[in-house]
Amino acid sequence: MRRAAFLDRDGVINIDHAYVHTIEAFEWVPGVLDAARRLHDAGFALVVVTNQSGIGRGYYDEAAFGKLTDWMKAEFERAGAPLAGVFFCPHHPEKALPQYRQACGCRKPEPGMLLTAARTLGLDLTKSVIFGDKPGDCTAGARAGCPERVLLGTDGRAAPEASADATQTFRSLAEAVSSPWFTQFEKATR
Ligand SMILES: O=P(O)(O)OC[C@@H](O)[C@H]1O[C@@H](OP(=O)(O)O)[C@@H](O)[C@@H](O)[C@@H]1O
Ligand SMILES: [Mg+2]
Ligand SMILES: [Zn+2]
Repeated sequence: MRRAAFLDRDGVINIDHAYVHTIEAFEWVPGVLDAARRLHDAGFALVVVTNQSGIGRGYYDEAAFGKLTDWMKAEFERAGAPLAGVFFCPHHPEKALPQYRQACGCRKPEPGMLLTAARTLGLDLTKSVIFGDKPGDCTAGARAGCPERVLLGTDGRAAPEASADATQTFRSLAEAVSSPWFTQFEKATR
């Protein structure tokens, strides 16, 4: 079973301009594609797990999300860092249109997206890591059984304060994968 690097999208891969849903509004966080290639080269399956309550709220639809995702996947591929999967939660417990309004098991901090990814892609969660910019991303990782949950600064800004479920903090994905921590974790989970 492969080990995975779960990547949050908004704030980690692209600047979180709030509910980004077009290619025009999609601005890469500096260094993220090189960092993703490094993870891929080390043998981690790259899996995006993203809360997309903008769909449930009616700001954009699944087709728009799909179009942006296809483009994003092609860019990762072109950078030598193909994504093994992209999982999204369109729900919100209160602020969504009726068909999307539910307390689901997939909206982070719930672990549903990670568990589905593990089942469908054959991932070893006990050797996996999640990189997110909100404490809830780390909680989802903890609930899924990932031993490392890395809290990054939103949009590559200053490293955040540690939070309960975070095991590491860095400013950005680029900084995380260049650190001694990553070298050690990568070796330990081979
Ligand atoms: O960071 P990921 O999981 O990839 O995606 C988060 C986004 O879907 C949006 O999630 C919203 O939170 P609510 O879903 O409204 O609580 C806000 O944080 C927005 O700024 C953000 O763009
Ligand atoms: Mg985020
Ligand atoms: Zn959901």
